[in-house]
Amino acid sequence: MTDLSPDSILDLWPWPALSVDPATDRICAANADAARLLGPGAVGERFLTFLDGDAGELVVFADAVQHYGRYWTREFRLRCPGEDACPCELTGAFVETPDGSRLLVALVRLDELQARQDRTETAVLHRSGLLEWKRTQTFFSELERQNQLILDAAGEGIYGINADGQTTFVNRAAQEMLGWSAEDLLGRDTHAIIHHRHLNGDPYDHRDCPIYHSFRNERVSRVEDEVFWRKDGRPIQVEYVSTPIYDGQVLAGAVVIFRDITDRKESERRLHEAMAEVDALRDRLEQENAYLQEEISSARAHYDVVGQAPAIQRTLKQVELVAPTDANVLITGESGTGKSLIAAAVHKASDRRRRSMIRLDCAALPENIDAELFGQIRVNGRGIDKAGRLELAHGGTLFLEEIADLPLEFQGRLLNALRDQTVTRIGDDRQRRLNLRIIACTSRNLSREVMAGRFREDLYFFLNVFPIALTPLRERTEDIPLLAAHFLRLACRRTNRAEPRITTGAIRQLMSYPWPGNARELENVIERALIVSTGDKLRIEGLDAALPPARRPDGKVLTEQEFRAAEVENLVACLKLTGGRVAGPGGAAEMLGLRQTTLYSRIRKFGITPEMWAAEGG
Ligand SMILES: Nc1ncnc2c1ncn2[C@@H]1O[C@H](COP(=O)(O)OP(=O)(O)OP(=O)(O)O)[C@@H](O)[C@H]1O
Repeated sequence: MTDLSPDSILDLWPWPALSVDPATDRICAANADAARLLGPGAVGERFLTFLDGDAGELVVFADAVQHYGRYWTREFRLRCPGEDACPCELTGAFVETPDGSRLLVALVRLDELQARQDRTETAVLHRSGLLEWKRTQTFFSELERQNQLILDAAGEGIYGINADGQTTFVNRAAQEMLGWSAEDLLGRDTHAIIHHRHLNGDPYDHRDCPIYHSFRNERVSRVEDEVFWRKDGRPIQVEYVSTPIYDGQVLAGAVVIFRDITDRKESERRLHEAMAEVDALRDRLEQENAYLQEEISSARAHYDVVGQAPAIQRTLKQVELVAPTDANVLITGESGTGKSLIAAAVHKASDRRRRSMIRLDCAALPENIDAELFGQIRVNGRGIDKAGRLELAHGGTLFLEEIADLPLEFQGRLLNALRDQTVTRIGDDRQRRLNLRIIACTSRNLSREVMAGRFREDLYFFLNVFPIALTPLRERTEDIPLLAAHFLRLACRRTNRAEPRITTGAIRQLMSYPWPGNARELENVIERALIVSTGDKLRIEGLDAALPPARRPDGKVLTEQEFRAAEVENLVACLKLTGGRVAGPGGAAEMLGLRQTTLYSRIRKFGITPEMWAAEGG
């Protein structure tokens, strides 16, 4: 059983408490807390000595306790030994004991109460703060998780950098494209890891970097053709947008969104190359086509070489021998002896036959010889891109007709291009590779042209690797009947006419004529005869009248100067006869057995003007 005397109750009381004899105001007992508060010698002392108040107030308090059974007051301050008086709350109750009535007083220091109150409030605040913080944390981590999910789902590489250029986040696509993991990059200088060099190996100063500018100078940068360096050392071509990001008003860094465009760039490059190639091919094909059309319509192109004369047979053997090699061929022979025909035969029998034989008539060059030979490119929006004859002949054969007529100033340049097998179009700085086989021909004595200083010796040697000299028709008269029949057949086929007979008389007539114009002249004579022949026999007319006097073989040897003068005289005489008409049947070209272009070029070269033949005529 617990002893429930007032003194023992005091001991159980969890606050400092006393029992006071109200009659004497003496402290009868004090529990341990009260003894600690008031000092060990408090029992027996007057209660008032520990209170900062007068006896009257204490009597009022005791009366109130008496009256209400229990009462409390905060009117007193407690005087504890060694301390300043402190505010306190006294709660009193009366009890009757065998020793008389006692006033039980519980003492509570208000500062202690306040401290408890504060602690309680702090605890409450702390508890609610913790909860709030937890809620916020959950919210943010959920937000972050969602953001991360979104970032990771993005196909573009995304990374963030702070204002010091250090990586703050990096999404999965970025890690996959770069080969660098988040651990490799987070908190480190991104520029130094992935953006430190240009593609050509030059260092990339971070101050020049558009990403750096976006978080230093608050600038959105869009870049299309830079590289990021992968962990394995390989560059990837990227396009990126770098945008400054703000924390409130403060620039906090930048976010970079990038895409790997290596494949795209590679496809673009290939496409570009393919387009350029297609352009070049189309260009070449168009020009080749135009050229061939021209050839077909202008030339009476048939490549069958007719003739049984030993000279022709020897020529055919030479053709057979040289065709499969890539050796340059120089064909010489009088006008109309079949130089073009033999050149075509060499090309046709060569491995280059699948490609064209491109002709350049040096006796009839246009004004812009350079562009014609080497091609040109569009400069400052003027002119057109055009391949020259050399380029057109790439992979095939270049046939240089009447090479002796090529002006001296072009001979060196042509030789260089042919020897180096490269060509640079006028206005261009790109060298284009060539693969050409050269066949040249001339009706002049080229070594004599070299001696006279009109033709470069080095070009002569370059061209004259394999010479083929054609024999004039007058020295192989046995071929005249064959050729006449051949030309007649062609002309009839062309004009869709029945083939008239060639009488022996006509053959005799043809064989006794000296043929200064050679096979071409024979061809023209046959064509004219076909026009004038109405019956089934071919009528050959006016052979002698068409014979130019200066070419008649009279055994006299002419000097070069005399020969030129005679040539001019002959041309003028011929023009006089035709009334200045060069082309067409009965024109000067036909009469002389020359191609029209050759004749026009000679008229120009010798400076023959209409006044000359008109004056001679008048
Ligand atoms: N042996 C031949 N067989 C068949 N046709 C020939 C023969 N020789 C020449 N011809 C024909 O004669 C014409 C003139 O020949 P080609 O144009 O080849 O002579 P060329 O020597 O090149 O003349 P030019 O020096 O005036 O350019 C052509 O129509 C050609 O086909």
